[in-house]
Amino acid sequence: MTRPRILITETLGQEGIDLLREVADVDAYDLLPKEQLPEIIDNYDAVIVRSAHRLPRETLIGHPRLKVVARAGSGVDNVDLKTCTELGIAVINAPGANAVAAAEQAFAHMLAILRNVHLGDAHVRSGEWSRKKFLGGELHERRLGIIGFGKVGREAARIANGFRMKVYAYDPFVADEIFQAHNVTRMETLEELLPVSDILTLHTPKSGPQIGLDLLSTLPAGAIVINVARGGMIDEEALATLMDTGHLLGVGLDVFSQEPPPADFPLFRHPRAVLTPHLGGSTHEAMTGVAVMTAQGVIAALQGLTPPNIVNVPVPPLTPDEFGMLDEGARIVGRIFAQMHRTLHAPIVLSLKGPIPKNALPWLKQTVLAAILNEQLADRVNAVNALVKAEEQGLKLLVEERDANALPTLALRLEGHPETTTEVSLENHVPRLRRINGVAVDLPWPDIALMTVHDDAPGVVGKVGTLVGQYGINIGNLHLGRQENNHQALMILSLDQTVPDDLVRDLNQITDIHHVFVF
Ligand SMILES: NC(=O)c1ccc[n+]([C@@H]2O[C@H](COP(=O)([O-])OP(=O)(O)OC[C@H]3O[C@@H](n4cnc5c(N)ncnc54)[C@H](O)[C@@H]3O)[C@@H](O)[C@H]2O)c1
Ligand SMILES: O=C(O)CC[C@@H](O)C(=O)O
Repeated sequence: MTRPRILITETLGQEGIDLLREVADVDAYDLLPKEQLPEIIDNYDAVIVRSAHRLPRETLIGHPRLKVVARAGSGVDNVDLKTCTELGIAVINAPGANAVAAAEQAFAHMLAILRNVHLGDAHVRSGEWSRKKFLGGELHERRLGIIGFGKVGREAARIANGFRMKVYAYDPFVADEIFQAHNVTRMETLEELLPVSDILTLHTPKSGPQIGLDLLSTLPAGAIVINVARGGMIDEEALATLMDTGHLLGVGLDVFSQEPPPADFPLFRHPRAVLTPHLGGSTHEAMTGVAVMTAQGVIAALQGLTPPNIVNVPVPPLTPDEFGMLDEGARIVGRIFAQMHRTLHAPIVLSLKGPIPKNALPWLKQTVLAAILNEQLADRVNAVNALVKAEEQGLKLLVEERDANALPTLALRLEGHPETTTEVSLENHVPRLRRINGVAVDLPWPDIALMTVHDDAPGVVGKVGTLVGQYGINIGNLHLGRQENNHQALMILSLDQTVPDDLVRDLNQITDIHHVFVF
């Protein structure tokens, strides 16, 4: 197999590059000129960007080789997710890997403003020494208002508690217990939060609230506003206006509606606006964490796996063991079922037994659908685009949950046709085939399997064994089963080597054999 090619468009931590180079040929740029990305993207299996590049639809389409797009960071607002999902391109990010760095950056801005760090520094360098010009304020006892109580927002709360601030937060999508656990007072609306925020700090994705002059005017006089999340969500003109009037003491921005900001950026005129060039994730520690998490996700996605940091598949919060087991079981049951039923004219029923967590269902459904459709379509199908492809095919997958106390089992059948059931159980970390096309079997599922459906007559097993031996292929295990209704039998062989096409052709020439399947 040829090694995949990976393009890195902006500086990535060396630890991540080293991991990628173990499995792929990597072209790494400190900053690829923006106009070059669309020209060269066609040559790569995976592309890793940070914040300087955008990946809109027109850059993503028409590159069959491209399988993975990664954002080395948390926000994926510069990637067209919908297009990636439609094309089966896995989108990877590094959630949380730079959350501490971003939260600390917010506090760097707060302290710089409150203690005049940047102004004092310039003052001393100019040869002056006046202390009364730079009387500051303390974080201690000040009220911090956090918008967006996710990974960065919670880190900010932890730091604020250390400074003994009073912490308030607004995030309608987070449970009460999380606020309580962080010693934070929950606010129900922005209208409630802003008037009690001596310092307001924003930590939502770009899809979060837009905050304009009206709302900002409700901040207490002398307030400070910090944005290290995404540019333009807090109206920059409005911030400058409130600095002009003296309503705000300071503004700290790490992100801008246009990066870099234009020469006439309104806050340039205010010395108490502390502005940094999108440095929130730029610490050695965060760069390493982001690079490693991104590289691991890209490598797994290139191998067709579903890493926990894939953005466009609803990965459930399971342990790696639980996840791996269900993932393997879902792929096996889908693949076998689809091979047995090439035309799927009725809805398919996915029947679940045992302790399979509810929050795993959306992902499980997508993984099973992908395994089925992969056997049928020439296009790339994976858990990313399985729903889109299933809809295109008019394929319906119904889910039924049965005995929760049974062994964990995944089964597929055509609705109304129990004789089509393929079932895989997942006990003891080994997927076992329990039923195939309605016939009870019991074998640990091998990496390579050959199955024949033949007349239930003497001599067939011997003929198959001899032929497989003539091809120099070792049989690890052999399993027989009977289809009582039509006097047919099936035989499944676990093999030590892959099955050549010629062997399949020769097996098909044995008169008693009706079908040969290779898994
Ligand atoms: N400056 C940087 O270099 C830097 C570094 C890291 C993260 N970031 C940015 O910081 C932001 C937060 O990152 P994160 O990792 O904490 O993300 P996250 O997904 O963990 O948390 C975001 C939170 O915002 C909440 N939210 C969404 N819409 C909201 C709304 N309308 N009102 C209130 N809350 C809302 C969500 O419920 C979630 O809890 C993102 O925009 C990310 O891109 C910037
Ligand atoms: O350092 C970067 O690339 C920016 C990171 C940040 O914007 C993120 O979303 O994680």
